[in-house]
Amino acid sequence: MAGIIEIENLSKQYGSGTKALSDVSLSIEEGEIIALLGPNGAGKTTLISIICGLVVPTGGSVRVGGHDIATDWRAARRLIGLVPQEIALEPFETVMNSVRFTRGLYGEGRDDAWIEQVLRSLALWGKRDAATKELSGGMKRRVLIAKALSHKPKVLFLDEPTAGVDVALRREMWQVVEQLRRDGVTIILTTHYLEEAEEMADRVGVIDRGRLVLVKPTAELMGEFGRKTLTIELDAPLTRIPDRLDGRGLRLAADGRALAYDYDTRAERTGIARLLGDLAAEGVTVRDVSTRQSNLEEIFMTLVSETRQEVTA
Ligand SMILES: Nc1ncnc2c1ncn2[C@@H]1O[C@H](COP(=O)(O)OP(=O)(O)OP(=O)(O)O)[C@@H](O)[C@H]1O
Repeated sequence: MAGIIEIENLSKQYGSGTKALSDVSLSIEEGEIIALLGPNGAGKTTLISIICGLVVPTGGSVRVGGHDIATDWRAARRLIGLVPQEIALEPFETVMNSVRFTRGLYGEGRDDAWIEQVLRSLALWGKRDAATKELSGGMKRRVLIAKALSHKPKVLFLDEPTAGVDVALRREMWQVVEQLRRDGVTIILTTHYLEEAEEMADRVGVIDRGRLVLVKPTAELMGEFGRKTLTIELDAPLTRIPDRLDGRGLRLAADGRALAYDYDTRAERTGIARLLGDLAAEGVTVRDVSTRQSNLEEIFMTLVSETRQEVTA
C-alpha cells in the first residue's frame, strides 16, 4: 500500500549552486512518527519545505495522500500542517481567533466545534480568550500546533519543536505529540535532540549532506548499531587493573569498586565471557553486573562517520 507521503528521487540544487538534496526516496506510512536527524545544513528543512510547497525541487516527485505536490498542489497542501520553529503569533489576538484565522487562510469555512476539540486536546481551551502575548512559552508553542491543526491535516510537520526550550517544556511537547499520534496524525519532525527521536519516533531517518543515509525503526537502530557498556561491581576495591586484563579498554571507577567495559553488540565475540573468566582467575570476586545501551546520540555519531568513510573510500 502506498504511504501517505511518497518521496521519489527528490533533488534540490539552490540557485547558489548548493546541492541541498540528492536523490532522496522515502515512503511514510499513515499514522507513524518519523524523526529526521542530521547535522546543521544536512538538508532537513529543504526536504520539509519541498513537501509543504515552499521550495521547488530540481528533480524527483512527492505525493501526499496520492496528490502530486506539483500538479495537484492544492489538494496536497490541504492535507498538511506545518509547525514552524520560530514562534510567530499575532500578539494582541486571542488564542481562539488566531486559530480561526489560520483555518480561514486555508480556505476552510468556520468550524468552531473542531477548533474547540483541538484546543481542548492541547490543554488550551481555558486560554481561548487570552491574548497570545499573555501566554507562557509552552502555551505559545501549543498555539502554533493548534493553528497547524486548524484545517484538520492528516500530516503534521514539526520543525525542531523543542529547540531552545527547557527540559520540562520538552517533556510537555512530547506528551502533546503522543496525543496527536493517538489521534492518528502522521508526524514528521526534525530535531537535533537525539533523545527526542529516541523517545517519540517510530522510525528515524538520518540525512547527511543532502543524502538520506539511513531509515530504520528506532528500536532496530538502537539494537543494531548499539554499543553497550558492561559495569562490573566488585566485592573488594581494586587499586589498579590486573595485568592480565590490560589492553582491553577496561575502566576502573575512582573508588576502585567497579569496572566498566564497552562492547559492540554486533560483534561476534563481545569478550564478556573471557573477561569474567579472567577476573575469576585473578581472584577478583564480582558482586553484580549490569549493562547500559548506548543512546541514539552515540549511535548517530558512529553512523555518520561510518557512512562518510564509505563515501570517501
Ligand atoms: N534558500 C537557500 N538558498 C541557497 N542555499 C540554501 C538555501 N536554503 C538552504 N540552503 C543550503 O542548503 C543546505 C541544506 O540546508 P537546510 O536548511 O535544508 O539544512 P538543515 O538540515 O535543515 O539544517 P539545520 O539543522 O541547520 O536547520 C545548506 O548548505 C544550506 O546552506
